[in-house]
Amino acid sequence: MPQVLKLKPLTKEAFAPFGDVISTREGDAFPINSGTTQRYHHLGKIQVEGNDGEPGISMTVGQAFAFPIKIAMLERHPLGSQAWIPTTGNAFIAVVAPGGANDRPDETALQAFYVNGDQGVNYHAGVWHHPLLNLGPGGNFIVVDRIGSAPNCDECNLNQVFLLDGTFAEPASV
Ligand SMILES: NC(=O)N[C@@H](O)C(=O)O
Ligand code: NI
Repeated sequence: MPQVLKLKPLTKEAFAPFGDVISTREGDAFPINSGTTQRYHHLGKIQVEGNDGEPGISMTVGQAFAFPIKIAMLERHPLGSQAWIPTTGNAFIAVVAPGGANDRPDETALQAFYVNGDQGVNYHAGVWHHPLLNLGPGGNFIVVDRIGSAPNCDECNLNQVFLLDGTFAEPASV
């Protein structure tokens, strides 16, 4: 029976080892445009390494996943960060792990964050994460990541399969 991976609410602090949280929920804003607009400044760090890379803005439309969801692999982008910002208010799951032995993810420290539709995430360069797990409805995302010809996606099959059943480690406070 695969090990159940319980969900955790996404907070800047909890996600800090893996990247940034893009949200107006936690953060200071300052007024711009004669006070007509609040700016939540520099919420994430765009990282682009290597000679031919440049930061780019893309959009995706992700299919909706339903629980239970199997987690059997992770990937990382060694040459750049990757931000996922929902534009249709859809929640998604960010599964991440720290680096472990033999240049693989540390599966014993796998974490799954429930990302509300008013939050986005920015995975820092080299952070192990699962490809998009959009929960729908509507799966439109803005993606900000490295554009370039150099290979920038390492994939790793995990030694065991984990299962997201939609339950939270603590009572949901999302
Ligand atoms: N390849 C791509 O654009 N997406 C993946 O990197 C992902 O994290 O979903
Ligand atoms: Ni990715």
